[in-house]
Amino acid sequence: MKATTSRPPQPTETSRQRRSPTADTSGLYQRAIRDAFVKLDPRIAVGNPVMFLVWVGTIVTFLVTLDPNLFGTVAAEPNRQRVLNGLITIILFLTVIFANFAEAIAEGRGKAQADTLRSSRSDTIARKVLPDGSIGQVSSTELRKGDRVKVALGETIPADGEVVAGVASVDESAITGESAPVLKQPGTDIASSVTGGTRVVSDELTIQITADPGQGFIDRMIALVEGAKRTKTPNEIALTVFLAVLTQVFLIVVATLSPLANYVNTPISIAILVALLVALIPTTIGGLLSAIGIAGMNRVSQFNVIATSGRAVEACGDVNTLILDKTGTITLGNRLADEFIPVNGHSLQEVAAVALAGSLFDETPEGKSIVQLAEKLGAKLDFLGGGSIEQIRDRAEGIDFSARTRMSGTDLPNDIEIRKGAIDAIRGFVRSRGGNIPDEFDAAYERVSRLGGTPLGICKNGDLYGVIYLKDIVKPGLKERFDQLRRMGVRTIMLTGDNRITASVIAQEAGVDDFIAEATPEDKIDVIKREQSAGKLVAMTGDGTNDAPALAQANVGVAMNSGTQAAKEAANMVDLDSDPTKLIDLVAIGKQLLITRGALTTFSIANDIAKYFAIIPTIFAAAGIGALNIMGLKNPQSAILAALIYNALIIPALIPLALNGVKFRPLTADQLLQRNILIYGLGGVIAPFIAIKIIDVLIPIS
Ligand SMILES: Nc1ncnc2c1ncn2[C@@H]1O[C@H](COP(=O)(O)OP(=O)(O)OP(=O)(O)O)[C@@H](O)[C@H]1O
Ligand SMILES: [K+]
Ligand SMILES: [Mg+2]
Repeated sequence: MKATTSRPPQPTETSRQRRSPTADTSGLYQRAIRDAFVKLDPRIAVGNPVMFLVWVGTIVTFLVTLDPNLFGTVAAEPNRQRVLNGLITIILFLTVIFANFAEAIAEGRGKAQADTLRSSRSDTIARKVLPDGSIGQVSSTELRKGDRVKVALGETIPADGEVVAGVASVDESAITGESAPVLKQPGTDIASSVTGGTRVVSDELTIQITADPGQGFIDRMIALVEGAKRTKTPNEIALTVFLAVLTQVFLIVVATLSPLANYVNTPISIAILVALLVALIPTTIGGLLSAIGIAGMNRVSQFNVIATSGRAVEACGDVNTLILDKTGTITLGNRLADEFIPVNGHSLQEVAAVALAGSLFDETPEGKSIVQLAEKLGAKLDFLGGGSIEQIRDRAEGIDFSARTRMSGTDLPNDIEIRKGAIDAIRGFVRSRGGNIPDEFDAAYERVSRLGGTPLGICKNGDLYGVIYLKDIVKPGLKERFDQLRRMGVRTIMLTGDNRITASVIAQEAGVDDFIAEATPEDKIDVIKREQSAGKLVAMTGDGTNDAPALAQANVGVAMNSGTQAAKEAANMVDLDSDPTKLIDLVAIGKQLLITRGALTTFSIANDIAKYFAIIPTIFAAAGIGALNIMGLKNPQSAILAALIYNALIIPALIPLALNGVKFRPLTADQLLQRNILIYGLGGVIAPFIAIKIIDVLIPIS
């Protein structure tokens, strides 16, 4: 995408290089120029009330160019009138074209990216698993939700889905631009979701399709970057209404000017009235408003984030609180069992054996890693009455892990209940079975927690066996990024189902402002609701199925691309890099969008003051109110043309600013507001005085 911007996207000084697929930008300008004319179609033009009025004005001035006396006799020198009206017509027409071009070029950048994406997604032949278990060849467009397909080494995954069998690495560079392959395997959470259009680069996967044709991730991405589904955001609608009202006020002012002028015996020609109207209405922001919004969405995708609505992008600019889950978001999340710590006089072998028995049905990566470690230590299941693992499995029943109970385990004959899970959950279970918690248990889990690991308690009924150490690593570079969020006025809160000590160690290492430990999915929603009822705008970053409700509740929900399909569907943004600090860039983009819109609105309205002083005196100059001509412009005709030329040229001059956004610094909203009122308000008054004076001197009209 970099090639399409005159300067790289720059919301924050430390923002990292994004690697979204590069777009082909050749023909971008030709297409935008063509589209600028297509948008003259009144059915399209009417969508922008301010510019539509300019377009209507252009037609009116064109008519009085053909016949200056069309709306009543004014012309003392018809030919001189004709030339002036003709010049006004040309300038007004260019004003409309410039505004259309601004929108077209913003859309064009998205379209170029969409074309690149589309070329990465071609119809493939899929190997579908048929009801009788055999394999049939079908086109990828025939696949429906619930179908199962097999995808082997070198083949393209035909549609979005969840891995149900097999382990393989997948090259996701088609969507993320990241060339390192990602390991995919079935499981309850991360690493099982795959995206259509990506390629299997080792082994074979069986995939259950989760999206109907045309509804996949890449399809949605294309629709979004193309702007096909772009609807105006509430802020944008409010501003459009405000601008339309302002336009109406000026329309009335200009209309009442005519009888007034007649009264003082200086009739004003219709072309001059139109010119005055166009100069006064907020054409600068009216012409650039939609380009600013589209550019905001584009900027988000340049940061490798897919946003499903412009509203979410804007909301990012107002976020006060960021809630992050720990595992998989702040930490890398591939928690693997590293050590068994026995308590209660049990031997290492005994702990390993009970841990193995308690994980026989656990399909989570954590569970599988416990089985691996136990087998490595040579754990035997003799205490379960003999037989092979298969036979034991047949006699037993798996208790699945849930984020609510924070435990999992195995029930066996003779009322043997093996449980492993979060420390407080296991404590509660042991006590409920009449067991005791020895002090050495606390010492063991605290040691693991201080290392930032996740300790799991393991017990057989009321007998506590020990602690399983699940190792996890904090993603690098988080601290500086969270510092930056703090400077923007965003508070970060980490939420985790883990115990307090682990939570506080990880919270400290990552540099979040606050944390909540031992949280259930319900707690996650409650925390968000509590913040929201205190008037805060909340963003949530998460990856798991258990995060989905919270992602939906938050004002801005950002799902990690490594996360589950459920999380991605509940969120209104997906981060292809699975980077929890990406919100910094999103906040910057959102703020930049709001500031850019505010700055250009301020600038546009401030401009009118200067244009007013340029034009009004000239109109009444003949009536002997020449003292009003404080700008000392040459003559009425030159003054009007200078004001209109400035009014037209300021639109293309501001296109780069509208597309790239005004410079953003991590400051609070109030500081930014003050800064921008000073620059764009004051600058907006001064700039046109100077520019109009220069143009007046340059144009050869006497
Ligand atoms: N397979 C499992 N079997 C038993 N207990 C588990 C298992 N996986 C996790 N746990 C325990 O349940 C707790 C909650 O797990 P969960 O993955 O919901 O939240 P988390 O570890 O806080 O991650 P996150 O921060 O992403 O919410 C974990 O901290 C751990 O103590
Ligand atoms: K204007
Ligand atoms: Mg998680």
